Amino acid sequence: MRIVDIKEKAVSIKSTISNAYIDFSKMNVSVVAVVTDVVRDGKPVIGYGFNSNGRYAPSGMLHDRFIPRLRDAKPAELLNDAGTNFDPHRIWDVLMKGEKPGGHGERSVAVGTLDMAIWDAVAKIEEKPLYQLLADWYGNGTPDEQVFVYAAGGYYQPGKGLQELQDEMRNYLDMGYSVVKMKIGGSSLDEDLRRIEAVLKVVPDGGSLAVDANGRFDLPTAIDYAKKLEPYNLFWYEEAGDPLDYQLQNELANYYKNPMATGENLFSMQDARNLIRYGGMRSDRDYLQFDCALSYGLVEYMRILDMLKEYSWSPRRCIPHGGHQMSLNIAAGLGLGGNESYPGVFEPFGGFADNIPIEHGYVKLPDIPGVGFEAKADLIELMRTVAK
Ligand SMILES: O=C([O-])CC(=O)C(=O)O
Ligand SMILES: [Mg+2]
Repeated sequence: MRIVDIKEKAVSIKSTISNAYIDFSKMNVSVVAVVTDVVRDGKPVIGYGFNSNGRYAPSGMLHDRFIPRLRDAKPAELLNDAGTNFDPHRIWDVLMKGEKPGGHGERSVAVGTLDMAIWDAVAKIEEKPLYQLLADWYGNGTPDEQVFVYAAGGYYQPGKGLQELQDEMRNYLDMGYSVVKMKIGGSSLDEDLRRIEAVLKVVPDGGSLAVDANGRFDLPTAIDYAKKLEPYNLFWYEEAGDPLDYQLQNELANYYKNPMATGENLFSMQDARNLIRYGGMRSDRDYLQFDCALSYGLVEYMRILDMLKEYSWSPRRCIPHGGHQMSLNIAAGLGLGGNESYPGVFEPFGGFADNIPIEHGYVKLPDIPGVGFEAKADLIELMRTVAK
């Protein structure tokens, strides 16, 4: 059993949307295809992965370091003891050979992309959906039947006024979502409050709306927003300040009693642990958004879950960033609290299986081997062009 080819291609997901920090006019993602010599259903098993969104395609690192390490490894270094499947944990060690600790930069994105493809292949070789495999290997064998998902959007966009913002949010509710998310911090506090109040007119209540500042605020601004936001009793107040400013997050908790969320830009167990140690996050109400695709993959994400357990955090407090099917599988298989979804943006990478509707804010997963990419027609069509 061996890997016979590894392909990578950068694919554009550019659009006219902006959050408080960046626009997406040049955004792209890496898609990888890991081709194996294992045959299932008469065809070679191919594992696919992509790097979520928000970080650019790590093509250079993949081609210079990580793909060659995988290619040059002896087949036995990549397999489980019995030689019956690839071992994602051993593959992780091969990928990280020669990498010093700390300063996680964006190599974590390159590793996370390959890790996704490896897990997809491993589950396909086992002929199981990944969520079932995770529940079998690491849980009690019974995955969650459905996963809470919320619709992330509400971006700033040229020509988009309050009416268009309301229409967008109404559309998400019509699709079956119960919680929607919008951007803040890209305009003045007064303007953002007008935007929030416009959305509150079309959603059932504050608990149906989350806001995301994308790390834009300094402490005084984060507190000004907190004071205005608190009476709305929102679903959460996300990434108020710089992701690495644990003290800011900690101070903010003194001014905001409702749920906060952060973590999408922390890319390692060690960074996540610093948030838990020093960030003032409250395990009874706050949410953690670490995204495995950006942060060394599921192998590292399991280290994060182990760390959380040590600090008495439930995995149910985790609702990962990224809106991808990989985290959806982890959520169902390892019992997370939910997953992000981008029904309208980052196509064809946003959204889940075709033909599985969102109902009352929950989605079910397709019963096919692997991550489930084959159940999303536009995505798998693109992925297959990378494998060729
Ligand atoms: O705008 C982005 O980069 C995406 C983001 O923060 C989110 O989905 O929470
Ligand atoms: Mg965010």
